[in-house]
Amino acid sequence: MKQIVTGGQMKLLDSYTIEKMGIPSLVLMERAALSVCQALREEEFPLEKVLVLCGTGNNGADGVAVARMLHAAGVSVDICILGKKDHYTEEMRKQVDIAENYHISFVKNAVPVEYTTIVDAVFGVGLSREVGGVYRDTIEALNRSDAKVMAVDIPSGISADTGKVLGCAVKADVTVTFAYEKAGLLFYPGASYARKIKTADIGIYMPPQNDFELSIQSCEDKDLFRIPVRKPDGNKGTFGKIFLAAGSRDISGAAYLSACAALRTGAGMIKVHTRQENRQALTTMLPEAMYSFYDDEEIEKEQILEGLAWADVIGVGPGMGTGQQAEDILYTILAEGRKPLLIDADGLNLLAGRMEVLAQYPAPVIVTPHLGEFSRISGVSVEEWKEAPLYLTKRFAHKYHLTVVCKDSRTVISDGSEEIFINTSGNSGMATAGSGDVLSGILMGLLAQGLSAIDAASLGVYFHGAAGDMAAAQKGEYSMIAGDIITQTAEILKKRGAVL
Ligand SMILES: NC(=O)C1=CN([C@@H]2O[C@H](COP(=O)(O)OP(=O)(O)OC[C@H]3O[C@@H](n4cnc5c(N)ncnc54)[C@H](O)[C@@H]3O)[C@@H](O)[C@H]2O)[C@@H](O)CC1
Ligand SMILES: Nc1ncnc2c1ncn2[C@@H]1O[C@H](COP(=O)(O)OP(=O)(O)O)[C@@H](O)[C@H]1O
Ligand SMILES: [K+]
Repeated sequence: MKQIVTGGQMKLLDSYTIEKMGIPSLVLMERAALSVCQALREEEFPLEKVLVLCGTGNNGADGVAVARMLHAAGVSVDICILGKKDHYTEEMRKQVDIAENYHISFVKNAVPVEYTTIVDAVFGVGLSREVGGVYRDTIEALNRSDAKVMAVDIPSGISADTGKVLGCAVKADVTVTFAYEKAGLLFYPGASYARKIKTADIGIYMPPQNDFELSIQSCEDKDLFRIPVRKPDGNKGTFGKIFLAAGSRDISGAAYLSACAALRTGAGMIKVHTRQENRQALTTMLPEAMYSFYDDEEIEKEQILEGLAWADVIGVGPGMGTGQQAEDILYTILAEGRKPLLIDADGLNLLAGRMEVLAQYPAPVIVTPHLGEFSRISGVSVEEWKEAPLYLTKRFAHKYHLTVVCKDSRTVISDGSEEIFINTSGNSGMATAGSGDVLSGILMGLLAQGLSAIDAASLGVYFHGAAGDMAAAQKGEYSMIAGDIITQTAEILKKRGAVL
């Protein structure tokens, strides 16, 4: 698990390290600049003629220190400072004084096309408003040049909290970020502007007790080893029984993908409750599942109650439609279910405006809305969510006591506690019909094998994206389809099994 921070949190950590731990600011800065110089070499930047573009804050001060180190190593380097001298921070003033002692070249109006490498040290985590004026003109000229661009801490113009472009932003080839990745480097479009991210340890201290409102985490490959170990003497019951209400008249694809993904993730048994018309298609495509069917007349409440009593995990929603029957099934489950419940897709659309009905549910609930569905059930518009994705997801999860998986190119997962997750696996090939159904199946499969709601959700989303990345490597982002993600879950679990 990787710790991620907001811009504000990073500033608090900087101050704590300097003021409470006593490491001088300039020492941190020296390490920051050294790590940038090292990355320039490692990434084989063309250092024939280097421009370091600096702002007046400490990001600019980092830049001046980088220029000094390059100069000392014999590189031809110019420093261009945007902004007024009287806005310099104390560190910036000091760095400029040192650079002047070394007789480094300062230029007033840099012409980006004249350089082979540009180091962007205009704004870091201190960016606080839209970029305009000379800053904007210079950044736009930089983006038009062919120079290779290294961003210091974060590409200037990107919000460290949301990844939004504030007016305009530097398009980097490599970003060296200090201590922890900033949330804005993970969310799009920030992630595209940062391109390759390298995280440098510069000696920042994380106090064991902090009063952050959010502790932001991001799963990594090694977290996949938290998927429960298979018990060698286990039976079908050991690995969990799932009751899934899914599909509607002649719509069986979502039910199939979800049920198949749950079984492929390792669940012991699944029973799908669906419309009579899907009998032939589903029993042919997935004979491994059990089924109960209903027709035009009624939803077969007895069968639902039987399924709920039998199951360890309950799922509702994929491809179910929003008609009266779907509503009756959902409300029967909400009234009678006693086990962890996952609600997806149409199940969520049916809940819009009535979320408070979930308050009485006696076991954990996971909801998996994409942003459109999230907007419908929360009343938060997509634009609003993009302004504060972490805060708004947490607030919603907390309000309704849910584990929320807010699906997007960077899915955010929260159970309302201070720990919140941003997912970084996956690719645009997953924007294909049915990949959300595969996710719901994976999450049910992990719940069935005993993971808590938040572990199943955070790990399952990463697992789903990792399988999607393997599917893209095989079939390409254009051609991969949801079934390919299921195939690759098997490959990942095979590797997990092999390590035991
Ligand atoms: N000692 C420290 O505090 C350390 C700071 N570090 C660096 O310092 C950076 C943070 O430094 P600062 O907090 O000084 O902030 P920045 O250097 O990111 O920028 C803040 C400055 O830019 C101005 N500004 C903000 N938005 C603007 C806009 N749209 N147009 C024009 N001016 C704008 C602010 O008024 C302020 O003067 C980090 O990103 C990192 O690069 C690192 O060297 C590690 C140590
Ligand atoms: N560009 C992307 N990068 C990473 N993951 C993506 C991207 N686009 C979609 N996804 C993932 O694919 C899934 C799509 O789910 P959903 O929108 O419910 O699709 P469907 O309803 O067609 O099954 C989500 O898990 C989402 O996070
Ligand atoms: K920068």
